[in-house]
Amino acid sequence: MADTTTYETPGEAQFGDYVALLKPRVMSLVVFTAFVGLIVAPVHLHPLVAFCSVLFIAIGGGASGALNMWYDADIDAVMRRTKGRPIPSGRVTGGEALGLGLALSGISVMMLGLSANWFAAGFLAFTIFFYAVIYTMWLKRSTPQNIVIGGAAGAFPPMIGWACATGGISIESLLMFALIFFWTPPHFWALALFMKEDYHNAGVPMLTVTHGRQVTRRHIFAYTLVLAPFAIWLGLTSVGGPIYLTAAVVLNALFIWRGWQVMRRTDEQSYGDGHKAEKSFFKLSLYYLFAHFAALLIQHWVGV
Ligand code: HEM
Ligand SMILES: CC(C)=CCC/C(C)=C/CC/C(C)=C/COP(=O)(O)OP(=O)(O)O
Repeated sequence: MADTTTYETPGEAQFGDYVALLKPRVMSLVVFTAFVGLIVAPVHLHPLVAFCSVLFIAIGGGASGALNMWYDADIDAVMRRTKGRPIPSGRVTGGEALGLGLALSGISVMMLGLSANWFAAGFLAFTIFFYAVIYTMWLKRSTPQNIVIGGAAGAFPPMIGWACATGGISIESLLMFALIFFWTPPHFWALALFMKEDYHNAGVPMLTVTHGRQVTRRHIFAYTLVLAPFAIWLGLTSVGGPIYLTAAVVLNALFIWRGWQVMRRTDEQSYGDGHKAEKSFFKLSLYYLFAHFAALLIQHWVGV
């Protein structure tokens, strides 16, 4: 919650600290999915309009990251993974992050409306609102289903990309949404398996904290099973084809198999080897999503 905690001695803010507020590493994959949604859509945009659209989605995504860091500064100050962030480390004030987040949100939405269309701009505004308010301010601190519902925010970007090109929604864009939506729980809970103490100390009701690791492991595996049909179904629509389908079948078989292995592990095994399988499953989740969207892109460009 913003911002009553005492943080470390303030240091000088550098440009990199303001960039860090935008969560650039996470947002790179978010923006890539938006880019693919825009490119595979059946309407061909002028390259300049396409470039501007992706740029403003990226700025909007970054803005939502800054709002998240503003509100979550108290939690971030407690967790090992996040205590070096610009606000808890005292280099940037909460007010600066809030100001940057609000300013970039306004600019990105307005500019997307002017350069693409107002439907896409409204969608971007809703996504920023969903991540900053629904997920960060409400769900994250109140329910172990926080990331299941909140994951919708991260799943909207390819739909925004598609909307930039077409001005609307389609079965293809809904399936891209479903792919990310059902991918988010295994992606995040794998991380939570080896960060449980952090969330516990910060009082965040992640599934690992409220229901334990074994329940979380079963949930991860269940979601890999739910996810696969949507990934394959996407390949049977107008944006799919043999390249995408081959990639999807291989990636989902691998994801299910590795999810099964994670589920079969005990806490003793996990602590015994430093959460090796859980860490590698988290890494695989990143490749999994990137590879699906890269396959869509290749499918689109090769066109077989
Ligand atoms: C509510 C949904 C999500 C939650 C709770 C979540 C949670 C997390 C967390 C806590 C991390 C570690 C971040 C760090 O230390 O910087 C992470 C890493 C990452 N996430 Fe997610 N994530 C979600 C959705 C997404 C989505 C939708 C994408 C992209 C489409 C994504 C892409 C990434 C990437 C690329 C990383 C690795 C960043 C790095 O290399 O440091 N995440 N995620
Ligand atoms: C275009 C647009 C507005 C995109 C938004 C995309 C979006 C919602 C991405 C979610 C990614 C993310 C880092 C969740 C982290 O959860 P957390 O905030 O609990 O993680 P933390 O503990 O690292 O802060």
